[in-house]
Amino acid sequence: MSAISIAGLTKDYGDVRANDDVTLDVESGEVFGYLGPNGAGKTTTIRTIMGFQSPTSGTATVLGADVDDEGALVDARERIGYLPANPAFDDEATGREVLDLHASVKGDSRREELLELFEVPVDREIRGYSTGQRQKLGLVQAFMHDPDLLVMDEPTAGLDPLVQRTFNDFVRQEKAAGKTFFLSSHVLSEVRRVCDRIGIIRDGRIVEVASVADVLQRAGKYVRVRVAADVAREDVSLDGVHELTVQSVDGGYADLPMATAGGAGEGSDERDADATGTAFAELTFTYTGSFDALVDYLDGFHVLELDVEEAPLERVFMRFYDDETVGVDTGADVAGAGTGDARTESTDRGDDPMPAGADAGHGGDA
Ligand SMILES: Nc1ncnc2c1ncn2[C@@H]1O[C@H](COP(=O)(O)OP(=O)(O)OP(=O)(O)O)[C@@H](O)[C@H]1O
Repeated sequence: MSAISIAGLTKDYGDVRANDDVTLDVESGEVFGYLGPNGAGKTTTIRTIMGFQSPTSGTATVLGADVDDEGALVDARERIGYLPANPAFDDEATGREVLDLHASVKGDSRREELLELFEVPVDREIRGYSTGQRQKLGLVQAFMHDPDLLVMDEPTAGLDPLVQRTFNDFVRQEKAAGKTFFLSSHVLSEVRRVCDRIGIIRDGRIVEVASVADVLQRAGKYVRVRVAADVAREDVSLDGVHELTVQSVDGGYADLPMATAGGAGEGSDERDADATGTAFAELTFTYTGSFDALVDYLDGFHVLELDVEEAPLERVFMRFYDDETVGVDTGADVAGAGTGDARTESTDRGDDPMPAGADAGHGGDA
């Protein structure tokens, strides 16, 4: 059963279309990440499904309640924990007073456990709270009546890394207990740790809904291989290679930054090759093919070094966020890295499985 069901939701603020035909379902028991850049429309969707504003058109139900049916929604809200973006509290109240008020309306069966977990200075006036303390008070308030569904607008904003980890662990624990989450965020690398699926919104429209596992699989691996050969880009023929960058270096291998990383010992082939002026090439690419095929392909080379890593998810994310640039890799992290006559050739082979769009460059963090 869907905990949240949104169909054709459109919301206009005057001339601004903040949500445009948004359709998505959040299944009971899943953690769903709602991602998008600033101004994409995340808060608009969240405020609409919470019943704080009416859609211009379209429908939504939350825990079976139609968001246009105020009576049904009031009952549903008893089972929802809500954290707004930048939670606002009465500055003159203490944290305890805020929680007491919330308890009188919805209950507080988990207050003590949550206060221990998130360490909020509840006896202090909120005007003296730091940003992170306000956020933690908002989290305690959202969870303390033990709701079935959590709707949270950027729950980790303002939290330090330790508290973020506490929050993520808690989300996993609550999911295991059957809770459902709808979390918004800007940062894919953050929500991937806890989410089952993600929906990406841009300019008010949903551009992707996929499982995190699927996105990871489509992201492929980031491969960097150094071989004792002069390789031209057009020589590289292997299915599943994307955003290929080739750097050829005539000799001077021992001076290159990777030379010490791959175990090139004294008197090794590599140093011998260097001494004889043999050319080397460093290839970097995103790889979505099978490892067997990669190993077979590399068997045709004298491989000096090989790194295979998970492709940074932020690269995938940027393709959805930013359609200004086409999928051409600048190779900026490779070009000019070595000494000697370095030449870099870079291209996308055009068979990228991801949507057309930007490639943020290797290892780029959004
Ligand atoms: N009350 C409002 N009146 C007019 N325009 C609004 C209002 N609320 C939001 N907007 C506009 O609607 C669009 C979507 O805003 P929204 O707050 O939903 O985005 P968001 O994805 O939550 O952004 P952020 O990540 O920056 O919080 C933006 O262009 C915003 O300026």
